[in-house]
Amino acid sequence: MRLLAAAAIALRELDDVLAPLGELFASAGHELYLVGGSVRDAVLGRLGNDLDFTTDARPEQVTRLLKGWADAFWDVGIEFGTVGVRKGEHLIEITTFRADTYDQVSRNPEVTFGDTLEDDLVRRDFTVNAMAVRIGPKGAEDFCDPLDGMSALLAGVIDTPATPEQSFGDDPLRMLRAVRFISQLGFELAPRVWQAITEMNDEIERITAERVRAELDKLICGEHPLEAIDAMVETGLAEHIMPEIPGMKLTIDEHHQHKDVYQHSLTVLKQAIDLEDGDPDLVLRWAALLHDIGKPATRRHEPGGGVSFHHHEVVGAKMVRKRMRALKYPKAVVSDVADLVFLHLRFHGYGDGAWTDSAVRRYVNDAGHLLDRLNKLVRADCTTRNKRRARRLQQNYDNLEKRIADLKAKEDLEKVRPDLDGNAIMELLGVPPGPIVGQAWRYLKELRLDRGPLSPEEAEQALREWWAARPENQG
Ligand SMILES: Nc1ncnc2c1ncn2[C@@H]1O[C@H](COP(=O)(O)OP(=O)(O)OP(=O)(O)O)[C@@H](O)[C@H]1O
Repeated sequence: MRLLAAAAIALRELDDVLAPLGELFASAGHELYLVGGSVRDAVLGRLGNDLDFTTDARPEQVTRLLKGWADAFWDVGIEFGTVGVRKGEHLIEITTFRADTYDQVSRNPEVTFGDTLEDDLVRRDFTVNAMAVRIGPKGAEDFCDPLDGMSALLAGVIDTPATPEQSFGDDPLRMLRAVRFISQLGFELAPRVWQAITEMNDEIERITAERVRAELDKLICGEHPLEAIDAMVETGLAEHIMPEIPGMKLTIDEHHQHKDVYQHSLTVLKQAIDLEDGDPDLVLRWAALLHDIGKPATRRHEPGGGVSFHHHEVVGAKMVRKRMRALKYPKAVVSDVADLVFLHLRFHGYGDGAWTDSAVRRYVNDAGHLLDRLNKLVRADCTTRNKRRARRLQQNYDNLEKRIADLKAKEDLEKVRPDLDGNAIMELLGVPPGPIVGQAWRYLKELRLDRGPLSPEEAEQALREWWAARPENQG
């Protein structure tokens, strides 16, 4: 069993933290187990610094045991039976055996504790998350797997300890967790799990937006988000979480390149992921998946027989704002994703490669801090099978990025400001603070975007001409 061997090696490397912890609990007469995602990830060779444990000791006893040993300590989860500590680089959470469901936030703040490890494991969400390793004075000592999570792990299957209907009835969030593990682990749902989600997906509406969002974040940032999104759509779960995603299935794109806008969006998501520099980029991934959600609502059949989606970027950005706000995403994430959706057609507005200095300045200025992501999004948004067209678009992207780099070498493209500030404008025109100053400022900024940096004399001259041409200053 190679996987188990991998786990044994991973755990041996943790001996210097596991053994002293095991010693502490054993000498106080308590059991301690590494459990849940930590055991699963150790077997898969992907264990990080977060370690989850379970114990028969009550939270106050755990607190007493750990206080002198840990480098830092927090007890925000204590009413749910969890005590958290940091030891060196490890973030450790120790939870007392559970004898109720894990639906902590929305329905069940009263936690009841269990007496045995088995009580705890059988209440966990999936069998792959219900394995434990007994920790004693020598570190990892024994592997406990009463629900045969190892077979499910080896087969790559997400299944529930009890029947899925019972499990999802206790905590409907588990339906979304199941799909999120497809993304993180590349596993499949057991047929009975798939079936149960198909039948009970509307129950997810009982769950708070915060819990849903936490799972969605992990889903979209996993290694296999396309498969997970597809499972969410095909089981009907997406209809209750983000109906805009299945909504894209109804609409064929204008070039008839794809079965539907939904398939195109999944491809764009995949291509955007391929362009990431390192860590998963939540904002880029959402923007790639949602960039065309305005299409179904804006589809028009044109008299000549074609289809158009005018202003779908405007409608799409609005839809993104509404949905992501409802899911309680932080303001900055909502506005970044919506802005990218709004800007995703900017690139095409400039025709085939005719990037004037003014067009480059405007593109960079409008993208602001999203420039790098916008470049990736527009590059990813090319899914044509017409090789010549794809090559031409590719050259156009390369050309744009080169033009941006060239112009950046000459001007401070990041912070395009008018060549005169508010004070200089007031002095020159002899006006007090007021709306006129704002109008003059915007005029000069437009001029700056069109023509690049102006000398002070040129800027003053331009401002005087603008002022003289105003109706109230004529005659
Ligand atoms: N809603 C739930 N129902 C039942 N068990 C749960 C539930 N949420 C968490 N668990 C249990 O607690 C463990 C830790 O949960 P957590 O959400 O941190 O996921 P994880 O498996 O550790 O994955 P990750 O660390 O990638 O989020 C799970 O492995 C599972 O055993």
